[in-house]
Amino acid sequence: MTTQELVEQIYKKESFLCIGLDVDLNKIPKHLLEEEDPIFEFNKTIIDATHHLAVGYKPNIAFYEAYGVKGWKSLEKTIKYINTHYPEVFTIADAKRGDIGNTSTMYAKAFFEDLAFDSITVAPYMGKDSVEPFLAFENKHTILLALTSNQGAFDFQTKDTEGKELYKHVLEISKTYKNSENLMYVVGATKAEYLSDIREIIPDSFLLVPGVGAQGGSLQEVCKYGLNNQVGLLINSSRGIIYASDKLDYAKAAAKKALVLQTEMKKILQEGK
Ligand SMILES: O=c1ccn([C@@H]2O[C@H](COP(=O)(O)O)[C@@H](O)[C@H]2O)c(=O)[nH]1
Repeated sequence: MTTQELVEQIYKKESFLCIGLDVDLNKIPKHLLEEEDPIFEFNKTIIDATHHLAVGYKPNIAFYEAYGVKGWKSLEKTIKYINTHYPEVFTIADAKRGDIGNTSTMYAKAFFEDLAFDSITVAPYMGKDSVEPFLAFENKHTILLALTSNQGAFDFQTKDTEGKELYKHVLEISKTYKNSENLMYVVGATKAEYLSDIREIIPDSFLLVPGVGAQGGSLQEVCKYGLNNQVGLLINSSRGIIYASDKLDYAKAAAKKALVLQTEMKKILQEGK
């Protein structure tokens, strides 16, 4: 999917919501455990109930790898289901990969070609030759971890390094990479106060913003400093939406939570016009 197509979807749905599909078998409704593939059944029902309110879905790959081959099959079925039934939706493999060049190429093939995701999250720590193999794929997006939502972000990312915080080096240096137009960045909603500095360095890039909901980040704060003239934000909520209920009504409850965020987003978009 091109960035332009993503922007069109945002205005069409009046939403920049991304729903995280972080499926934990201990948290989904018990009756689903009798199904042959509980993870896929759960995802399918959530997607069917929320696709009109969200522009993206983000399965976190750890939640599938944790269940071995079965989990990987559920992931494969989920991405195929989205791509077949809702091809307008932007898909993110939250895999946080990145390695020496030939290995990164294999990661990129796995997620962009075999699974056909639109994007993947990548750790910047190994530098240019670990990131550029992902950027080589046309109309695919590499979402670089810039300033993450967790407390540990302060261990390295905000440390002063040659006169500026390390995450600023990540933003500035990655802009010089080949095919850098395919870059997006992860910035945690819990780090909203950094967004005006971030926007000075990367005014036009899309940001994937996790941390609204269960981690306590504020949509309003993120939008105040993070919006750009193409919206430029994908706000992710996982647990806050998909685990709204553990009863039979779970999909309806998830849609209700998604609607609350989408309604706020719609208002923000209308105010920005
Ligand atoms: O900085 C980061 C990067 C990734 N994540 C991931 O996003 C979701 C957030 O889930 P919630 O349940 O909405 O808290 C999850 O998959 C994380 O691994 C992040 O939180 N922060």
